[in-house]
Amino acid sequence: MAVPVLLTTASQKKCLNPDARSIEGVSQERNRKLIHVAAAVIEDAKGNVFLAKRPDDKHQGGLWEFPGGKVESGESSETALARELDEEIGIQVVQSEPLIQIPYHYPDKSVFLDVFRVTEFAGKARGREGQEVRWVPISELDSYAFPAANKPILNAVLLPERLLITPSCETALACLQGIETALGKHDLQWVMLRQKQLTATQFARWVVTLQNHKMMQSKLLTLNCSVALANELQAESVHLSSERLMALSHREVFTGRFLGASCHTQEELNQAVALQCDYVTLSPLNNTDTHPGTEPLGWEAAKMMVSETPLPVFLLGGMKAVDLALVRTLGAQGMAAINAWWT
Ligand SMILES: Nc1nc2c([nH]c(=O)n2[C@@H]2O[C@H](COP(=O)(O)OP(=O)(O)OP(=O)(O)O)[C@@H](O)[C@H]2O)c(=O)[nH]1
Ligand SMILES: [Mg+2]
Repeated sequence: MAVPVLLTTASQKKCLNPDARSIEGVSQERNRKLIHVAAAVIEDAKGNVFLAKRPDDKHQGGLWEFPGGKVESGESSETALARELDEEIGIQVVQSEPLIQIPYHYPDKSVFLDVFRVTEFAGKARGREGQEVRWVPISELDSYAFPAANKPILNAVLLPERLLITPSCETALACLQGIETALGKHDLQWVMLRQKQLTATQFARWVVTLQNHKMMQSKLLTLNCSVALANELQAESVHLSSERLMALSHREVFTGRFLGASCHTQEELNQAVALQCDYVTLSPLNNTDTHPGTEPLGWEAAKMMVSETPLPVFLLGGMKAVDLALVRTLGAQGMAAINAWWT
C-alpha cells in the first residue's frame, strides 16, 4: 500500500489557520504531522484552469480542487505530481514550475499543499476516476467553492505577476499619462496608486479619474490608502503600509477582493499571515533611489522569508524588469516596482 509522506510542522511554514486557533485541541492540531500533497494549477493557452470536484465521501468532499494527491514515501513532489495527474486526469506533465506552498490544519487533518503551475502537458485532461471536471476561465475561479486551504492558491493564480507602483506625481493627468505609457510599453495588468503627498480628498478625486478611464477597465487597480477610504471608494483592492497592517484587527473590515500589505520584517509577515492578507510586498530587496538609507534585505534573506510565508509574495526594491525570472527561483510569486517600468 502506498505510504504518504508526513512532514513535521516545526520545519514548515507558518500555517494559515484561523479555525484551528478558535477551537479546542489547538496544540494537538499544530503538533500533528502534515500530509504532503502535490497539486497542479493546469492552464491552457486560452487562460482556462482545469478543476475537478472532490467526491462527496472524501476529505473536503463536494468542493472543487486542483488535481493532485499525496506524495508517497521516496517520491519527489514533481514525481508525485506527474503520477497523480496521469492517474486522476490522464495527462503527462511536460513543463511545470513551483507556484506556492501552503501548510494548513483542518480540524480533522493537516496538509502541506505543494502547488505547481503546469504550463505544458500531453494528453486530453478528463476525469479518469468518475469525478466531475471542467476547464474554467481564470476570471470565473472566484465563483467556485474550494477547500479553505486553497485561498492563497487562488490569489496566486488571480494576481498578475508584475505590479506597477506609481511614483509621486504632480497632477492626476501626469499620473494617468505615466500609467498609460508604462502599461502600453510593458503590457502590465496591475497598478498600485500610491501618492503619499495627497490628502484623502485629493486622493479620492484621482482614484475616480483613474477608475473612469478606459485603459483601466481591464486592469486591476490597487489603492495605497486606509481601509476606510478604500471601502468608501468601493475599491477592488487595497494596499496597507506596514504601519496600517500592524494596526489592523481583522481582514473582514475590507469589503473588496484583494487586501495586500507592505512587509519589511518577519513580524510584519507574521501579521499578514495571521490576518490572511491576499498578498504581500516584501522590501527592500536591493538598494533603491526611492528609499535611500534603508538597509536592503538581500536575496538570501528574502529567500528565507518567502519560504516561510504561505501567501503570494511580490518582491520590491531596486528591481529591474529582467529580475522576474530570478524572483520565481526564490519561490516568490512576482515583483513590484516603480522605476523598472515608469519612464
Ligand atoms: N488534490 C488536492 N487536494 C487538496 C486541495 N486542497 C486541499 O485542501 N486538499 C487536501 O489535500 C489532501 C489531498 O488528498 P487527495 O484526496 O487528493 O489524495 P489522493 O489523490 O492521494 O487520494 P487517495 O487518498 O484517495 O489516494 C486531501 O485531504 C484534500 O482535502 C486541492 O486543491 N487539491
Ligand atoms: Mg487526489
